Amino acid sequence: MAEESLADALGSTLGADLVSAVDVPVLDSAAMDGYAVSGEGPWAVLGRSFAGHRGPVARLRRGEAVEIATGAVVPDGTTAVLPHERATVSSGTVYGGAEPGRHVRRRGETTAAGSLVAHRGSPVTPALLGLAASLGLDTLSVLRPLVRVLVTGDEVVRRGTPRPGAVRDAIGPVLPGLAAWAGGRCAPAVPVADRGRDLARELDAAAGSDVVAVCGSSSAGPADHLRTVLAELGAELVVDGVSCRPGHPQMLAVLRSGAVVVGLPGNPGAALAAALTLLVPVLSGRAGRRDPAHTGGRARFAGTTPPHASDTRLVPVRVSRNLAVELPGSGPADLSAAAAADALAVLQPGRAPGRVELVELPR
Ligand SMILES: Nc1nc2c(c(=O)[nH]1)N[C@H]1C(S)=C(S)[C@@H](COP(=O)(O)OP(=O)(O)OC[C@H]3O[C@@H](n4cnc5c(N)ncnc54)[C@H](O)[C@@H]3O)O[C@H]1N2
Ligand code: MOO
Repeated sequence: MAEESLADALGSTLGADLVSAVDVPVLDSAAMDGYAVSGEGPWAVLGRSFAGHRGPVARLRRGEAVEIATGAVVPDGTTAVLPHERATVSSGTVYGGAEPGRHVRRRGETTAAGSLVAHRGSPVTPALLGLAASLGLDTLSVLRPLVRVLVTGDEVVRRGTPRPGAVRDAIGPVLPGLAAWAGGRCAPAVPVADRGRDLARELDAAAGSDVVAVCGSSSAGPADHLRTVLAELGAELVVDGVSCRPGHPQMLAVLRSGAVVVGLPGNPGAALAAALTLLVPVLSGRAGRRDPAHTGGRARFAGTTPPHASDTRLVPVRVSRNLAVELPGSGPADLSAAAAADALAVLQPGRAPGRVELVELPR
């Protein structure tokens, strides 16, 4: 848990119940521009009271009034505020009908000191920041798990048009948005060469974070060192492949430090599927909030991709009313469909897809 300024806390998760230490308003105040009055009218107007300034009198007696602005503290003895629209003024006297108690915000009426205003686990939204400020807070105790991103591959470049044989990193740019959506945040991605000892060094350096996302190196090739290195580091392999297309080589392990390593396949479409399957649930769980990808939404599948014989298939779809319409361009290395999709439709193995589960994508 960390203490973050209100300016920084947006998108994090409340790490502790938010309990007001103060009454809001802190004193009885006017809820309308008009006249603070005492008792029955007419009332003699004693002066003006502006929000943030001391008024002309501390106490009103029956038959007295002060002109008052919304938000200004009402003098003791105020029985109502008479709005300008309902008041007539003549020669320093105000006339009108003021219902007792009307348009006065009583001390603590909005929020009483000691009241619970937001639960631990609530997402820190713009409105929650305003609420915290209204209670006089400058910082919040928040959860925001940190993801270190390691991008493996000698062929992977991070800027410009790749030369022949090279490929532009298309996974690193996906992860910060996914992590933020799940209540976490990514440190800037670190490139790692296809050498076991380089990967071991970077994994070790990242072991103090909550989660490490390793992009690529998840498969069985000569340059795929992740499994070997995890074994050398004494990590516990919890998920070693998922029966899912794309994304089957994905994995999840726990380092001795407790950091969770999520192995994302190198093909970007597969990495996205794996990030939704493993990274987002781990992060939202660590942040103490709901998994935004797995909300239980369902729709009727409208597409031509057949189910896989033995694995679950994840197909990018645009969801319209009750229909999940398959989008073109969804190979494991292709993000065109996913870029336009609302969700991935879950096609169960060997079964004609009817109403299917949806794995949501951030929009
Ligand atoms: N013998 C087998 N080979 C492969 C299998 C298998 O089961 N047995 N699975 C295939 C599948 S499916 C995938 S997905 C990939 C996973 O490979 P890795 O995670 O080991 O990743 P790499 O081999 O490094 O790269 C695969 C592919 O993706 C490109 N790549 C890598 N990183 C990035 C990146 N950050 N941005 C864009 N593209 C990236 C890389 O150049 C390769 O083309 O393994 C299959 N092979
Ligand atoms: O993870 Mo691979 O197809 O599953 O690209």
